[in-house]
Amino acid sequence: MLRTIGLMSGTSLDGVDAAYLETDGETIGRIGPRLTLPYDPALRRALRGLLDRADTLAGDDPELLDAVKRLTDRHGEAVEALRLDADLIGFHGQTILHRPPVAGRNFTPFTWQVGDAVSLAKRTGMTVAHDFRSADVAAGGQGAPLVPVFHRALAAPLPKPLAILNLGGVGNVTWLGPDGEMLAFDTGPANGPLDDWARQHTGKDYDAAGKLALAGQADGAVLGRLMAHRYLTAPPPKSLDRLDFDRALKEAGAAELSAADGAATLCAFCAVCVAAAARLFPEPPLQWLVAGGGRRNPAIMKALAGALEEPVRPVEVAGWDGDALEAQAFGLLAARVARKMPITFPGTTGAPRALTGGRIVGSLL
Ligand SMILES: Nc1ncnc2c1ncn2[C@@H]1O[C@H](COP(=O)(O)OP(=O)(O)OP(=O)(O)O)[C@@H](O)[C@H]1O
Ligand SMILES: CC(=O)N[C@H]1[C@@H]2OC[C@@H](O2)[C@@H](O)[C@@H]1O[C@H](C)C(=O)O
Repeated sequence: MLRTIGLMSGTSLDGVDAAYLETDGETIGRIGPRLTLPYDPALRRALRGLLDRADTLAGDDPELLDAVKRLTDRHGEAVEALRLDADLIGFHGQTILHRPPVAGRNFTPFTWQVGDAVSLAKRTGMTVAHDFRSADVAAGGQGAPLVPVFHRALAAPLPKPLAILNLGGVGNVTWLGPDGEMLAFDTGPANGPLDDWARQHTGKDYDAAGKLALAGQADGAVLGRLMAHRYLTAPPPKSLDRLDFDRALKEAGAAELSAADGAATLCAFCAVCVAAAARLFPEPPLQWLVAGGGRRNPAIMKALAGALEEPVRPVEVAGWDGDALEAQAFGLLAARVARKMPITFPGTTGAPRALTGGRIVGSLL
């Protein structure tokens, strides 16, 4: 078993999650502590600014370099705050742009995670695995989602078929079949547009406990227009950039809704996207286990319960920590990178075959 620390900075831009995990890349040993170090408002704003202009951003842009330094420092602080020795760090970095291949469209796919793996390795004295997505994209895959192989390891003892849903800025689902099959893809927007909406209408970073959404009604007309988006019925593989639905939301007239109705509509749309995802599964799951910050939003959980046929519950019912799964996943993925085991698969990213990926900084194990 390797002693790993996984680090994930998600699309919500709220902070870095760090988690300790012992794993051989295939199975899960001891699960250790986890923590989140939030980003200060200035770093959040800087990262959001980079996301907004990522299409035209140069690699040596001074604001980019400054934000990467601060982001990497915060990751170093997160490792130090765990106060544990590890053999290996899995460092995802921050996605600022994700342009995966789209069927029928001709462009050069690209995915961009920022973070300075060399300085993180120097600071911590540990070996760092990073750049988990680009080899998959170069080979024609989506470069996302990457967590399914971890979900499969974690869910090994549970009855199948099973659906594990992560509701971060973007939603992603892993369907696990009885014989180890994995089908995974991004479902649609989750908390991302809702956070933007809450910030605009309440000045808060998110709609805590779904208070705003629960005070409103989903707007049928706006929801109907959003439901016609072709992403929902497109067959997997598929994945999203954090900002991919912004235009569709504007065109559907979401901006004209009241603060409460807009929030309710965004929660309902998150659930509608998950229900659309379920129609793409080979067979219905026995249950849905929900991870990520969205499971703390009762408006989203209520909308999901209404939209899905099967029981929907937070991953805590399986004894897992729904705030830790992504960081833990990057610990397992780091172990797989170090051991040259595949990290992406035809059923997860649409890779042409099971593919290795990621890069290592520091001494190989
Ligand atoms: N108490 C709460 N009430 C409502 N929403 C919450 C609560 N706690 C967290 N959230 C939502 O969860 C979001 C953070 O979720 P999470 O940390 O899973 O996202 P992420 O890891 O950054 O994103 P991704 O998985 O897309 O990379 C917040 O931005 C907020 O919208
Ligand atoms: C490109 C990118 O960073 N995608 C994230 C994002 O956040 C959720 C969803 O979209 C998922 O596809 C992915 O993260 C997780 C960790 C993954 O790759 O499995």
